[in-house]
Amino acid sequence: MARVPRVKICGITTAQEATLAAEAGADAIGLVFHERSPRHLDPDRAARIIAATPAFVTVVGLFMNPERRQLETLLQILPLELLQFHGRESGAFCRSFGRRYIKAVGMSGNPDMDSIAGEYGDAAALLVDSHAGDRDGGSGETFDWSRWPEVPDRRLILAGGLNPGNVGQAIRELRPWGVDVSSGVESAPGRKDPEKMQQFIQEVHRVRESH
Ligand SMILES: O=C(O)c1ccccc1NCC(=O)[C@H](O)[C@H](O)COP(=O)(O)O
Repeated sequence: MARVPRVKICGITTAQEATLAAEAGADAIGLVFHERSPRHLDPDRAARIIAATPAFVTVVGLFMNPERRQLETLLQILPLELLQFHGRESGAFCRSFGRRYIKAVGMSGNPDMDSIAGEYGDAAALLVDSHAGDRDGGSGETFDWSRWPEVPDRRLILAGGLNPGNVGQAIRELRPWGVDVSSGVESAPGRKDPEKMQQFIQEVHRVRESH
């Protein structure tokens, strides 16, 4: 029987969205701390969302080239279980916070996956994202899936432009370890749509049933 990919719903902005994502079956939710994102959260709001998130749903904090001291301060007040880095952070920087981390890899350029796999050898996963245009995440655009990298022994999460209409095909073609979605389950930037979240997760599970 085919394994069901893990699902992360990213860019959660309210406690209600976190609850709905968990009820729909999300394995993880993402909280964005990049100030230029429409999904950006301040620490108080993030704390309310984390408090509403049930056990067995992982809370992931997203960062873009964060200042070390700011991130250290945030980690003293927020119980973020996984960190996700979307910028030019080195492997040494990512691992220096003593938390598990995910490193995002943008497919808008021509990433050298061998050297990335080496530099971020202890990452919990690599998130392969489109980074379309000048967006370092949350672009809502897919990349050319024929460029999906082969990285032996590494867990790869597919992101970028996924939605309930294309996630099934993506899983069948690429067999990612996990899928990550933000814009594709929104009614407007920064507003998650409960029905779209449900449909997305149902589609992920449908792939297993069809095998
Ligand atoms: O979501 C954002 O606004 C964002 C901004 C800057 C860096 C990362 C950001 N999001 C990261 C994510 O994990 C998204 O879920 C991922 O890029 C996919 O987004 P989408 O194409 O909208 O599904």
